[in-house]
Amino acid sequence: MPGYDLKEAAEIVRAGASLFARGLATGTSGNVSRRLAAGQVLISPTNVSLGSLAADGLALIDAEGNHLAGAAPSKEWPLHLAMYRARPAAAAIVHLHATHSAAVSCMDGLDPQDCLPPLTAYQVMKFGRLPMTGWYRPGDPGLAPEIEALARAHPAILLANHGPLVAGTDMQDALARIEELEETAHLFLMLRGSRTRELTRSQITELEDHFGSANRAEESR
Ligand SMILES: O=C(O)[C@@H](O)C(=O)COP(=O)(O)O
Ligand SMILES: [Zn+2]
Repeated sequence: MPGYDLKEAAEIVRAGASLFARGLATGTSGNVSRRLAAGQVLISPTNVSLGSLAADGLALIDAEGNHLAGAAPSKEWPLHLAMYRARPAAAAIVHLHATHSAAVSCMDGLDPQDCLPPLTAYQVMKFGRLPMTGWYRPGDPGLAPEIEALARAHPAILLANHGPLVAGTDMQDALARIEELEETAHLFLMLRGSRTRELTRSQITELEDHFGSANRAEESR
C-alpha cells in the first residue's frame, strides 16, 4: 500500500494519461493534484511524464506541504496548495504547458488582468477572465501569494512564459476548464490579424446571469 487511497490516485493517473495521449502534456511537463479529506493533497511526482504515472507512485502532502507518503512531489506543490487555500470548493488542479496557452503566456503587451479577449460563450462559462502572473522560475514558492490572491476570483491563471494553472470542483471540471482555455488560446492565435467580433459586455452579463460567473469568489468553508 502506498499510504494513500488508490481511488483518487486512479483519477490522477487517468487524467495524466488522457492529457498526454492528446498532446496536451508532453515530456515531463505539467502536474495534476487532487485534494483529499483533511486537506491532504495527492499530487503527481516531480520529473515524471504525465503519460506514465502509476497509482502507487504519486506523492501525498499535507496542507502545509509536508511530505507524508510516496514519491517526491511536483515542484509546483506550493502553487497547488495556494490555489486550494483560495478556493475552498476546489478538489482538483491541473497545470500544463499546452502549446497555445504557453504561446499566449509568452506574448508581450497583453492585459495581465485579463489576457484573452472574450471570444466564445463557453470561454465565459468555463473560466471567464484570465489573469497572468509575473515571471517566476518553475518551482519558486514566491509565486504562491500571487496565485492565492488571484485564485479567489479566478479558477484559471496563466503563469508568465510558462503555462496555465486551473482548479476544478472535481477532476472532470478541472480538465474541462483547462481544455477550454487551451482551445480559446488556439482561437485567439488563429484570429490574430483578422477582424474579430468579441462578445459584448451585455452578452457576457447574459451568460453570467444564466450560467453563473466563473469569476465569483467562493464562500469559505
Ligand atoms: O515547468 C516546470 O518545471 C513545472 O511547472 C512542470 O510543469 C513540471 O514540474 P514537475 O511537476 O516538478 O515535474
Ligand atoms: Zn510547468
